[in-house]
Amino acid sequence: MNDPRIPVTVLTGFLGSGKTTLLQQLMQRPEWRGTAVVINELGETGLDHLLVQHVAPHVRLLRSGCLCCSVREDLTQTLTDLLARRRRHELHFDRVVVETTGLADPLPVMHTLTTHASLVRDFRLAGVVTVVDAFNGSATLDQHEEARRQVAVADALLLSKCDLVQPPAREQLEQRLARLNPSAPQHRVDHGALRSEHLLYLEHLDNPFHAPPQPGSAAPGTGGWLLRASTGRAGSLFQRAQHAHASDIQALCLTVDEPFEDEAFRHWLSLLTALRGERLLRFKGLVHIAERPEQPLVVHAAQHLVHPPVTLPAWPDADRRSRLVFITQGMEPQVIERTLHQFTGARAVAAPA
Ligand SMILES: Nc1nc2c(ncn2[C@@H]2O[C@H](COP(=O)(O)OP(=O)(O)OP(=O)(O)O)[C@@H](O)[C@H]2O)c(=O)[nH]1
Repeated sequence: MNDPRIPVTVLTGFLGSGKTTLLQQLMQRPEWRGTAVVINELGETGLDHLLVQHVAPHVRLLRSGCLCCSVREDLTQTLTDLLARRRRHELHFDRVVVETTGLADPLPVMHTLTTHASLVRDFRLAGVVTVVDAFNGSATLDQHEEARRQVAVADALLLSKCDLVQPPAREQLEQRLARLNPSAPQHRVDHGALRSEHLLYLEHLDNPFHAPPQPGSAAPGTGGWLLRASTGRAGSLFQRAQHAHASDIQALCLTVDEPFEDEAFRHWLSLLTALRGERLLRFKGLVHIAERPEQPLVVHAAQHLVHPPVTLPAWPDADRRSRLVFITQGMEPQVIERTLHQFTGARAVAAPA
């Protein structure tokens, strides 16, 4: 493809599906080194950029809300700033990946990238990659319009957490995804790792000749949405999609000064997810554990699923407080703060979300 503009790939997928895990893997590969990463997180206390910055030096965080609703100007500004720094030779990158929040509708982001006058001169939308979590995917598609839209607009679908489900459940989900988006190729991604031919394909998302053959697929999905965006279909969908989030979805960000006892913290989280998992869409935490003060624990949960916590070798920044982020639906934030205090003794401070 002979387009000198900088390709921008939109990486989307529902809360906790594995987007950041994929980014961390991609950024460690030499071919992806020249990538600037823009991460949009819900809530004031962004954590993903801290976890990605050691592998992606050009990482930017969009804090001010959900990319699809309120921070499109932020995205424009961030890309413009990145470009200015590239022109001054302060940064070197030849590709941008924008990771949306798990609740984002990618269409407004695509719309911004394909229509904003100051962006289209220098950037082009290379494609949309949607990660679907095989464990929670079916229930998530049932319950969340955002998840269905993320699948519907994808140029490629990546199925994560296949290790946590039996093949028949995975196949059922694959068939459902194919019905929602017949033209998008589907690939499995294991803890962020993709087979190398699929990696190559992701690198050239905007070039159909790189699409690996898809048995039974009508056509490579690549570029289709870009084309439709420019002919207006995405535009009209975009009009309908604005502010589509359910109003009872909330982000709660807590910081805790005192270290947690490892067992008490894990016990509290396992009870919270067991009893309130369907309302706890997402939890992520960078946790100061009393037993290992120099090595914070990274903890993820999505609905009822708590992932095995990972101990980091060191703190990613100078802040030693625990930072806990919750995305809930129809759940009183007091339940979280009260039970956290009851089970661990912690006094949490809420940051504005
Ligand atoms: N078992 C298993 N766990 C995975 C896989 N991929 C990701 N995870 C885990 O899923 C959890 C959430 O992953 P993230 O990459 O943070 O998900 P995300 O989509 O960036 O989350 P949000 O930004 O909150 O929407 C982490 O604990 C990952 O280690 C996988 O293929 N298998």
